[in-house]
Amino acid sequence: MASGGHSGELPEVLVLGFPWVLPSLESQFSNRFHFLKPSNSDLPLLQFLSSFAQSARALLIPGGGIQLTSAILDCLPALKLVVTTSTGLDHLDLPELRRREIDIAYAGNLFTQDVADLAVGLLIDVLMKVSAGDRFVKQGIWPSKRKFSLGLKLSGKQIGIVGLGKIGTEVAKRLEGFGCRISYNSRTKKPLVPYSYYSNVHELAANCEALIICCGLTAETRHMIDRDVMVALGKDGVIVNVGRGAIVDETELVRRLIQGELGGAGLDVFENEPEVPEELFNLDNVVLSPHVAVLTTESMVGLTQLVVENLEAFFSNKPLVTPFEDYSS
Ligand SMILES: O=CC(=O)O
Repeated sequence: MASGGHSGELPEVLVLGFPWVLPSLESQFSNRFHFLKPSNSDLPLLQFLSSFAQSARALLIPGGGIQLTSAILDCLPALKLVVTTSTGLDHLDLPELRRREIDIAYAGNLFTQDVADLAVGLLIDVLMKVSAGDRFVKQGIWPSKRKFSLGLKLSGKQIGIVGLGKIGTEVAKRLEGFGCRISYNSRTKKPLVPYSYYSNVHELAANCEALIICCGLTAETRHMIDRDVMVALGKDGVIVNVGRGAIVDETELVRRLIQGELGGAGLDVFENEPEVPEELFNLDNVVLSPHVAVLTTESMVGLTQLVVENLEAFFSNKPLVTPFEDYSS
């Protein structure tokens, strides 16, 4: 049976998404907030919202686990705050939220280091065949075959960063430490950055041996890494994606990897998660990871804290801790 009633005078927080991302939120903070969860009800979502969430002023979206449509927003007339736990905001309609004067709090900088670390990890894995070597040993192939195909050096590689925001900048710093030469593509040239700038991702690809995709998904970046960019990168080129799957034309990526028209790929994100093209499963030059770049124990502890701080700030009319303000992206 659905229950949307208030619990005493606690501020009400509607929760839509993947609550497992914040496992300790309810156990630790149900004395501070009343969490209203349609997932506990048998009612269809919109019916639940229209019946029980009319007074909800705050919405929490753990794990970016729902596309926040106008149909949902229409059921939430009192909504003034969306707290989402991700860095990427492609599940939110930013112009629509601004039009409705609904504020956004997000993960801000919380995951930057983890995502940059995984990007470099995936690149090293693809080039130096860590996962492929692991399979070679664990599947008992080593004694019979002995020969393992050659890897590639990371040191000295020309790396192109797509999106030199906070995550891209951290990836660049790490790769500088490995002796890589860095160039980048961004909406604008960064004034104080020593790396070569290409205003066009196609030209960046033509001048690099690997591309690391660190930007967010927007109408402009959807399928930005298309056939032409992959052709420019060349048949030995490597693509690492820690941004969003749909930034890459996945069908084209898979086709080129199977045909040997691309050197390899390290992917933490996919176009239709959790669906991953099975054709990639047997390719040793492809490393797959289930969108886990941000999922470290330490970051999740920080995230719970950040969510609570943002909710407390909102309910006591104080400035949000990590407001999202850059509506231009
Ligand atoms: O993908 C994870 C995030 O956007 O935080």
